[in-house]
Amino acid sequence: MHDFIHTTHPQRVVFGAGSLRHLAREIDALGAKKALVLCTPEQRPQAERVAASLGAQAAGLFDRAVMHVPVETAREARDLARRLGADCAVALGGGSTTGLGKAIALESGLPIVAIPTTYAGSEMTPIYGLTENGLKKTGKDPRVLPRTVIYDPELSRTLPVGLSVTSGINAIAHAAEGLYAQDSNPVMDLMAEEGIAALARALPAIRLEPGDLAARSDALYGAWLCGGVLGAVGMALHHKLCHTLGGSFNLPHAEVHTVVLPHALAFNAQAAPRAMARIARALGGVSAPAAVFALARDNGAPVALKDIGMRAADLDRAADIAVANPYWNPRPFGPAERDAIRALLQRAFDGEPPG
Ligand SMILES: NC(=O)C1=CN([C@@H]2O[C@H](COP(=O)(O)OP(=O)(O)OC[C@H]3O[C@@H](n4cnc5c(N)ncnc54)[C@H](OP(=O)(O)O)[C@@H]3O)[C@@H](O)[C@H]2O)C=CC1
Ligand SMILES: O=C(O)/C=C\C(=O)CC(=O)O
Repeated sequence: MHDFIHTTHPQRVVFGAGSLRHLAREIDALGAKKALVLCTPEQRPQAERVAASLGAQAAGLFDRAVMHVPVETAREARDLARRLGADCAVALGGGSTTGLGKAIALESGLPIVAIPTTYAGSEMTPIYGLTENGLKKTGKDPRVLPRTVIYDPELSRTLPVGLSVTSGINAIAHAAEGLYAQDSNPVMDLMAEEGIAALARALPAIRLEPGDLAARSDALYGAWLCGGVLGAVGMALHHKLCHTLGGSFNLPHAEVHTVVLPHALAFNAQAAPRAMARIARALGGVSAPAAVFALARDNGAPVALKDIGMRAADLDRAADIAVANPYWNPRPFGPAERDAIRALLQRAFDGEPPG
């Protein structure tokens, strides 16, 4: 028997190879006249081409997006937008650049057009993150939700294979946790399963041929669906562990998701059997944790925290932080489960298959 609440976010999605060409039209549709284009330093050449294509619709370019949105960077970008008279921002890049756009929108209310070039999914969520004095805080605010998202798979063809696989598994993690979220619903379940299946098809194909446009399109379609799930339902143990490891130990975002997901699913397996069955089916496997582990390993992604910068000496502290302030999870993980979480982290550290 169904019993749920679902909030639909007001967003426009333009999807398709070459859809970047519609950017000027989409800025017009927002009633905006001058866009500040945001990017990372490395993506500046691409962002310059985008700004040039906008002509007088481009107010300027800010190229200092970095992971986890330091407040100082957000302030600089916001000040620049004000000085230039920008009335919208175009975020061209991965979750870091989208996050910068969100930080601008949070205070200024400027509408954001997101053009994602990774599979992180931030463009579909009202979740923002800001880092101050080394501490990352996250929150939810409808103002930060990009008003328009342009998904152009052409742009992700240059995303290196390694990052494509880990970023794709970051997206899968959103959907996997969505399937056992406290506030999940049947529509999100459909999106989650379809999103996981699309990424499971796409990632091996991208590894074989990074420029395969059909596979890139499938991956971006999966990322859209998985991001939509994250935007609509709550996160659980897996995201908590990743935020702890990324936030307090500075581990790389997509890689940390890739290593931790099989272990978080194994921890939750008995408490969420229906979700596990759907994840396994979407991945074409028998066991959800084992299928995610195999997807990562077989496509050359890291499977051990020790290989992505974690120190063994920090595992105890990571377990303490994770259980001190737990998110809701189908199997509770407060201080009483500290030893089980510590054991989970040890397996992830060593790169063992999920228990
Ligand atoms: N609020 C939310 O809902 C969510 C937020 N996030 C946040 O987003 C951040 C992570 O996002 P993620 O996308 O993984 O990382 P980034 O946005 O940092 O992108 C990673 C790197 O990918 C490279 N890159 C991106 N696109 C391309 C491309 N098309 N071709 C070549 N290289 C490319 C860039 O590398 P280089 O610099 O070498 O060019 C970039 O620095 C984290 O801060 C995370 O917390 C993630 C998911 C959801
Ligand atoms: O940290 C944020 O910016 C907010 C959410 C996420 O990063 C989601 C994730 O862990 O991929």
